[in-house]
Amino acid sequence: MASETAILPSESRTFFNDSWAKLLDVPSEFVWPGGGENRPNVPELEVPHIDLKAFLSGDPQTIETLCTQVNEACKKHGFFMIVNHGVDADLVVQAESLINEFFTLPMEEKMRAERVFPSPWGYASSFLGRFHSALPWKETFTLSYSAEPNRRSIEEYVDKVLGQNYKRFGTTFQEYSEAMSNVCLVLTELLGLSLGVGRKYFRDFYEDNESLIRLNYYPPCQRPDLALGVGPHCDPTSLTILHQDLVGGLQVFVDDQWYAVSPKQGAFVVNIGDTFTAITNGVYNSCLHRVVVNEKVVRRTIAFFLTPNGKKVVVPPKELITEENPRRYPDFTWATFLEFTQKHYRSDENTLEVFTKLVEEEKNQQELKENNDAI
Ligand SMILES: C=C1C[C@]23C[C@H]1CC[C@H]2[C@]1(C)CCC[C@@](C)(C(=O)O)[C@H]1[C@@H]3C(=O)O
Ligand SMILES: O=C(O)CCC(=O)C(=O)O
Ligand SMILES: [Fe+2]
Repeated sequence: MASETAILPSESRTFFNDSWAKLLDVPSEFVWPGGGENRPNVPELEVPHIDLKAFLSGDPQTIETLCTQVNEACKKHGFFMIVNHGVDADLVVQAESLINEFFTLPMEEKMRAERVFPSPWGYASSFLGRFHSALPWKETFTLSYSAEPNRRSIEEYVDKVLGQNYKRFGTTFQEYSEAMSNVCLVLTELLGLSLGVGRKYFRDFYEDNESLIRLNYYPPCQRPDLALGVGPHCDPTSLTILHQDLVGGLQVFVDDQWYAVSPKQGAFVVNIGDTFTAITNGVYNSCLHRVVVNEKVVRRTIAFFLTPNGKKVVVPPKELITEENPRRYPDFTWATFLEFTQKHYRSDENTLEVFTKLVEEEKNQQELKENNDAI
């Protein structure tokens, strides 16, 4: 589905200023293809629960077992859960309650942090002004995290756009993101070992990550068979660590069927993104997933998207480029891939393939030009 950038019809803007709950039906902009199916009742996806404390214990047998579990999951669907991750439970409770505090503010207050397209940061309500059909039934607030020492980019941004009254908001999501970045770096070591490339390759690549954190707010919807919180997509990013409240709604498409990944108190969901597919030369796969909504309650989630420093070139370790599995994706930077998803293409299940073709075409054009210039 190519992105459409037409500005919403003026009446749609009025719609967004209404409270979602008053809507007794779903405006056509929010109806997704394939609507009407019985979305919520799908089977549970069996995913391994990876104990990070056990991984950090260093016991070789434990590590080998965890690597086998991760390898199997990431080759099949790219989803697993992590438990005993060490993230302070109070910080998670605080972060989740702040989602409610922010998204229940009056629209004019939220619009003070409006996401100005094509920047990915800020508050957005169904991508006002970005797409005009198959709109997601959600509001989001996306923030940029930098692992650069002594940078407190989230606090700085929140202070700049929302001011001193939001200090707790800025500090909480700064600390939450730091905790997520640290968990991601542990995961990069586990993923490296599970692929037989050692702890360092991926860890070094993501050490100075510049990641995204996104607060998702999914209001109740009177027609959960027609609308979707997020449409079917693969995350273009590297790794996603998802905190979800206890409502449920995340679904993953495996073996031609939708499966639920239900919330588990104290656990985070982890999934592989397109950029990690590329850096593993397609050995691990990002997986199609979506979010279904419900008629009764708000659902709130926090997605931390690990993404590398935008200037670094995504190249798989040499061990993963073999005769049986030659290089599958071109060199690219995350900055280029992010721009592609923000300006040219609405992320779906084909984002990486379409982006790869574009990069290769541009490379061929460049080579042709250089050859002509050389004549
Ligand atoms: C780099 C990103 C683009 C999106 C936010 C992050 C990672 C996930 C992407 C997204 C959620 C995938 C589904 C479509 C999308 C447009 C959305 O529904 O929000 C995507 C995000 C985006 O482009 O803003
Ligand atoms: O909120 C969720 O459950 C998942 C959201 C998601 O997939 C995304 O934002 O990429
Ligand atoms: Fe996603």
